[in-house]
Amino acid sequence: MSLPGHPFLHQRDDQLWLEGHALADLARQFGTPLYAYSRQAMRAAAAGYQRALAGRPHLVCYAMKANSSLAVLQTFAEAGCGFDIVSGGELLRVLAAGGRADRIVFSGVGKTPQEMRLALDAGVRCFNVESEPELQALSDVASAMGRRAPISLRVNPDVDAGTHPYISTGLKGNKFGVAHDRALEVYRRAQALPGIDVHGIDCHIGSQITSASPYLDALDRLLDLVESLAAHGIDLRHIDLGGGLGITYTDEEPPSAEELVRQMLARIDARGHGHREVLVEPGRSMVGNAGVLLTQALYLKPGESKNFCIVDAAMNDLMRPAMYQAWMRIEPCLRRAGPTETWDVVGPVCESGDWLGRDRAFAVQQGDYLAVLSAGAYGMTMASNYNTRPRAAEVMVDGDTVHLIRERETAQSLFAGERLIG
Ligand SMILES: Cc1ncc(COP(=O)(O)O)c(C=O)c1O
Ligand SMILES: N[C@@H](CCCC[NH3+])C(=O)O
Repeated sequence: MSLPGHPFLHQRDDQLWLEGHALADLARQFGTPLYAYSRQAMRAAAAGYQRALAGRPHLVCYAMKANSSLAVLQTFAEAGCGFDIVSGGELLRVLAAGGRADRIVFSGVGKTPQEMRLALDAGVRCFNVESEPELQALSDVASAMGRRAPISLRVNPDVDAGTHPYISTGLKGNKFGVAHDRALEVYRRAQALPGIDVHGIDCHIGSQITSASPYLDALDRLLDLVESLAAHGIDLRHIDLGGGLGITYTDEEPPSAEELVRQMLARIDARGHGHREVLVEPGRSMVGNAGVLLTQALYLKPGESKNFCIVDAAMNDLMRPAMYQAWMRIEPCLRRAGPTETWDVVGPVCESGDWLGRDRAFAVQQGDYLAVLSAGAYGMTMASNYNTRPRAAEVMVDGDTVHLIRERETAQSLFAGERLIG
């Protein structure tokens, strides 16, 4: 039986299985902490977006900040996806994974001139420009190279996506995008700049959004602008709807990608914009529930007010609980019979904020393996080396095969670039 919201994760014979692989076996074979991903889950996620957009010009630009491991990027490149990037480093990763530059959109509020040159040289599809000074800087860089940079303006629609304040991005008080009220003027300025070619418009209102309504509100505001721009002779080729669709961590029931995109396309068509190319930038919904973080219970420490299950994964491996108080489901890889107790699942890092889950009920013994679910997005990409902890290894299962896609770091490699003085 698959777990709700996790079509590629099954509970069978008291064990958890990813595609056909027992998670406990993966943990034993490759060691812990270990990220394990399902390639079929990623392919299915890409196919969902592509099906919804089929029959019209479109591009699914996977927001690689969610998970930028080369084999993950390779999987999406092979599925025909483009990429949403936010740094020169991400650009180099896409190219190393075999992704096409002409399918890349470059977002982010602080692109440096060096990153702009790199992206222009590579031939990215579009720069999603987030401010007026950035527009000027991009025009200057492109002109100096004898080029024109293709751009879209990221418009801040001032819509509340109803998500965690740290991951809301489409409100006036957020640092992202050009204010809706200024957009028309900024587009007119962009038209006049020598190094700029106006291509489209984009918006991205936040992350882990679980209903369609904020998307439709933002889309309406975007289409109002597209229409005013057309009235001023600026005819945009594409509309980029951003990303942000949520996944099931606990009991959320977000619309499927297909359902969400269909609703948005219906609005686009109804307002007479069906001829324009549609781009989307999903991250979490492409990879979140394709991955788990496997960890081993090192020590059990029952206490007066709390029981601690100390595991070998920590906040440096998975930041989301410590950073956003995010609730992530934790399950034993092999379910034990017997009484359950309530545990705080904590890591070895020297911070009280170093926990993966609080007040979780299960039966566990020292040495058991646990799986933190929904860890495919914003897990490995946000991992750090705090406490000089090497980052975890990663495996990708694909049918019968298990690929080791990233080796565990060694502690020595972490300080290899440092120098003693004198
Ligand atoms: C510009 C942009 N596009 C796409 C995404 C992907 O968001 P999500 O992972 O929530 O789909 C983000 C991150 O929130 C973003 O900042
Ligand atoms: N890192 C966040 C999402 C950030 C989205 C990036 N714009 C999370 O784990 O939920």
